[in-house]
Amino acid sequence: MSKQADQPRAGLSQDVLNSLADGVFTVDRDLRITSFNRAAEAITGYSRDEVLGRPCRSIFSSTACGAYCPVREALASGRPVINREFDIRHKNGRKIPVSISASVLRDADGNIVGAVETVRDLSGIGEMKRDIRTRYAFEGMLSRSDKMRSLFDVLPDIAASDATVLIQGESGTGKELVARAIHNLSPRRDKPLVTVNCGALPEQLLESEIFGSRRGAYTGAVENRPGRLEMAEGGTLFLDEIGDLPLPLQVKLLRVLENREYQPLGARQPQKADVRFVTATHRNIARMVDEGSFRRDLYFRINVVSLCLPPLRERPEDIPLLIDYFLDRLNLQYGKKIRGLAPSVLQLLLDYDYPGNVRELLNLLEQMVILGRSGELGPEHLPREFEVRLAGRAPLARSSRMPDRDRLLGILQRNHGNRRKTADELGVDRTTLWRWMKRYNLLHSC
Ligand SMILES: Nc1ncnc2c1ncn2[C@@H]1O[C@H](COP(=O)(O)OP(=O)(O)OP(=O)(O)O)[C@@H](O)[C@H]1O
Repeated sequence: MSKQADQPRAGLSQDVLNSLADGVFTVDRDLRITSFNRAAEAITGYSRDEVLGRPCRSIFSSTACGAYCPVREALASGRPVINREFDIRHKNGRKIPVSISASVLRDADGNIVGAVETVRDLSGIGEMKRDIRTRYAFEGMLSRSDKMRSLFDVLPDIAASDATVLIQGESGTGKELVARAIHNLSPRRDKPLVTVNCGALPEQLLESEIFGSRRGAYTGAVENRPGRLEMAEGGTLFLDEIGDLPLPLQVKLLRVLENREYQPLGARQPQKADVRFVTATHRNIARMVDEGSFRRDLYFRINVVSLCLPPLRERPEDIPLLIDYFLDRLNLQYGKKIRGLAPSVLQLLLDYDYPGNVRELLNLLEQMVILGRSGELGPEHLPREFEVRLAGRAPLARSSRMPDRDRLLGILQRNHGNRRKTADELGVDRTTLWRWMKRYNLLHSC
């Protein structure tokens, strides 16, 4: 290879190139390699002498070669191509995941004379990620927060006991995942885990859904229908949104918890129930007891073991961990190669207060991944509603705690629906108040 080909152009000295941790090489307009730094030698297994003057395609045999070649794209458009993820082949045949960026090189007169490509080896990052994941993962949940980690620590013992559990926490904090973990860690793991959402059905339907019905129990009941309790026999019944259970059904459930037997609708004989109960609610159930909308005796029965999941805004250390985990999952799901978030977007997501908790973070990332292709997700990938939510974000929005629905409604009513006065009284800006009202479906009632 001629000495000339080894001269990096446009002021790139070989010493500077060799000092870089990323692989860097340059090509001329025919895509023949004109310089190759040490990191590129380490990543590809080829020495500089072996590659100089050869078409880069013959060295990299990458998934990027061909229509998606970043160098070709940069040469054609004159614009840089940033962080595209591909696999290249090491000289020994091993596949290596890399992130590639490319931009054109110009001579002193501004003419394009070739391109420079940087190659970052991602295989180490994969291992690091795996280590972090394993360290902070528990039964499909990820967390590095002390509160959550202490909860993970006690879950196996709680699961081993047959005690009834009440899981409390705002919507989207992972209550269902915890219920699942309790079942999976319990001696009942080979029997079914059956879920009932107590807020999803009107009272009568809910009653037959949980307790089942016998033929002739009501008009149209032409056959015996097993209830969820029966389906969960030997296993676990997860009563989600237990705070929404109507009072008459609370009495019925109390009897099951006390006597381990129940009566399906229209049945003459009680039926035995060998079921473990796990319950969850996002409501302040102790207050409901004080207000008389939830039976105190049932509360004591379900509250044998009580777990409380902190909202995401109280464990910001989980946000980057979850982002990373969800991005990998979403990349697989949508066949994308998103590497991460631009620092400005990450900062926004770290500062946000997540009224919808982990579910909201997941939904947000899903919308962004759908809009993106590869490389980093930037502000342009943020969905419009999120920008609207951020628009009025005052510094206090993060620290202010959302009141429960009844308290918010009470303050609004006292202020005759005046949002400015209500926001002032709560110490938040009007956008935060609007968001809370929207969440509680109060926008049209006040
Ligand atoms: N610690 C976590 N690690 C990974 N994923 C999580 C974690 N917490 C929650 N998620 C995910 O967030 C979403 C919401 O979780 P989940 O349904 O368990 O919340 P929830 O508290 O039961 O919500 P709701 O009260 O609205 O029913 C799910 O997709 C769940 O997989």
